[in-house]
Amino acid sequence: MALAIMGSGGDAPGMNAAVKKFVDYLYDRGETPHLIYDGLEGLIDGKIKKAEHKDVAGILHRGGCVIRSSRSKRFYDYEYRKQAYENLQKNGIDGLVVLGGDGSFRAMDVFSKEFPVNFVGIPTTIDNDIYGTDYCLGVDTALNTIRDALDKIYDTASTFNRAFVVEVMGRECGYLAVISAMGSGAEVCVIPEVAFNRPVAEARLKREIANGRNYILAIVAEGTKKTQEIAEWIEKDLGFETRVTVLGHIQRGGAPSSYDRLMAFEFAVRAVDHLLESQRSNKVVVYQNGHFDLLEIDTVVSNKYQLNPRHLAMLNILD
Ligand SMILES: Nc1ncnc2c1ncn2[C@@H]1O[C@H](COP(=O)(O)OP(=O)(O)O)[C@@H](O)[C@H]1O
Ligand SMILES: O=P(O)(O)OC[C@H]1O[C@](O)(COP(=O)(O)O)[C@@H](O)[C@@H]1O
Repeated sequence: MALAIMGSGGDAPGMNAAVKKFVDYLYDRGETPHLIYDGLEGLIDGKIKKAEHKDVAGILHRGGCVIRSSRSKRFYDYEYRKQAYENLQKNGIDGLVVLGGDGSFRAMDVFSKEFPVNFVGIPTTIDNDIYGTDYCLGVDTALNTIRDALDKIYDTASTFNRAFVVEVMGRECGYLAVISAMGSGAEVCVIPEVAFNRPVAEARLKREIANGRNYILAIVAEGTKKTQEIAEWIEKDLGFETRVTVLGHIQRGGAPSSYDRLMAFEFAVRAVDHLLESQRSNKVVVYQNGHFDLLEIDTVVSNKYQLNPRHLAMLNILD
């Protein structure tokens, strides 16, 4: 069979490891891997080629995605989706693996309802916000990048009697913020899912300041758009000289962690195994409670990812 792989939407560390395993594993199984370059844009433009070993040599440890990715305005238009399907047909592609986030899976849901595409998704986003999976490819590396930055910020904050407000990524989801706040001992964490209880946080911090606290670390998820507001509050009402750091796209890059590489392999092998057995799959490989599974894409896109209540409860006992 001829299977193809592509990246779509926000890139995440571990994509290259997944692409490499996809190619190597298919050759081991005597099948033919193809690469689609430039994500959905490339699919529309027919940028599809048979993979050779040299295309994936030396990429495993690299961040980003050598076959690149894109966000595509054209894919919202039926005519371009039709063109994309015709390109798959022209190249004799029997199955498609998409490394993508929730947006890409919505795209694949629409696409696979319109055209008979044999498709498997691998959840790939540092936001870790895809329904049905506890883990998305890339989030472990992003958390390590944030941890490293916060450890460094802590050093300077505690030396200078200052407060730092650090904005982490997460368009609609506070996963990166919550896990990073717990791991760095932050005093404040503001996420899109929960209204920030400022009076309670203020009373607690004032008690701690009276008791000798000489720095504050606040983590704010970008999706809240409250970074400046929190900084002004700390400066004016809590009396700390305050600096803001927006970590931005450094969270998306870097060599994938060992865990992300391992999971890239696990996801890729399962995606290939499933496609080789299917005529018309439209599923996503997920990792739930320590087990891999395949979920219908319909289920994945029609439900919203919820943060683990255990992690949310931790927000009430930050100190
Ligand atoms: N409802 C939809 N119909 C068609 N294409 C869509 C739809 N939703 C998303 N897409 C496509 O998927 C791409 C990736 O989605 P996006 O949300 O940007 O990234 P991610 O997959 O990382 O969440 C979009 O740029 C668009 O081309
Ligand atoms: O790089 P862009 O296009 O500005 O996108 C930024 C967004 O992409 C992300 O890094 C990852 O989100 P997705 O993987 O869902 O695309 C978000 O955290 C962030 O809001």
